[in-house]
Amino acid sequence: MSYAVKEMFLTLQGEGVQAGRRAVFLRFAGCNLWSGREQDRAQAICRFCDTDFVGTDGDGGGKFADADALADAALAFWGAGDAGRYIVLTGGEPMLQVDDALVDALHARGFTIAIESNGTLAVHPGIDWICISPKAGSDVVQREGHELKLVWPQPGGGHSIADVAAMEQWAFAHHLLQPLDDPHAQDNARAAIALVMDRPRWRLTVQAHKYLGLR
Ligand SMILES: C[S@@+](CC[C@H](N)C(=O)[O-])C[C@H]1O[C@@H](n2cnc3c(N)ncnc32)[C@H](O)[C@@H]1O
Ligand SMILES: Nc1nc2[nH]cc(C(=O)O)c2c(=O)[nH]1
Ligand code: SF4
Ligand SMILES: [Mg+2]
Repeated sequence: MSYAVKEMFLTLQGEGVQAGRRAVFLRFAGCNLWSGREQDRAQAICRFCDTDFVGTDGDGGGKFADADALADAALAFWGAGDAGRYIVLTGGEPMLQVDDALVDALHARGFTIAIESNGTLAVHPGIDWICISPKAGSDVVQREGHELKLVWPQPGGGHSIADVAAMEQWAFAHHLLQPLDDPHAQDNARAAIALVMDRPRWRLTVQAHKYLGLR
């Protein structure tokens, strides 16, 4: 299979339990919850996306003919040294494109593979670290993994407290709340903090890369 990649870069994971970790980010093009076009945002299932995932024109992006070509490019971004190789598959929605061949090719190069997914498609069983970020109005089929990262609050009739309580029963090792990044970021952070104070099952995570000038 060929792969459509928006961009690839080396940075630190900014979010979640693995925050601070050196990581290659592989951002796939395309998502099943929004076209990525601004004129479609108001009608999309997911309306708060902070990411451009349209096309293959970003740094390190392109069409990759096969899994070996893509995994070789990822390894080139990691650079020298075989210790701690870590890659985050994101997008867009990575599970639209991740397959056996890519998982095998990345593992063959010594990568530990993490994924950031909206959970509407079952995550590939070979992935080593599963982060699911549910979106109100979508059907989350992937209800187990390492971290559940809920953006809070979700605008426009998004998740209710009853939804939050239901998610506490899902089989994740960590339950995280990530303040929505929009023009009301400070209010959103306060709302997320208040929810953690009410429901200590959850922990706050912030998008550290946005404060640190990282990608
Ligand atoms: C751009 S998404 C790509 C992966 C996948 N489609 C998903 O939604 O999980 C990466 C992460 O950014 C989060 N995110 C997107 N827009 C956000 C925003 N405006 N504020 C906070 N987090 C956001 C998503 O919920 C997800 O956890
Ligand atoms: N540094 C950094 N950390 C991230 N964690 C999740 C991201 C994503 O867009 O999936 C992301 C991102 O775009 N940059
Ligand atoms: S599901 Fe993920 S990539 Fe798709 S629009 Fe929402 S946040 Fe963006
Ligand atoms: Mg991001």
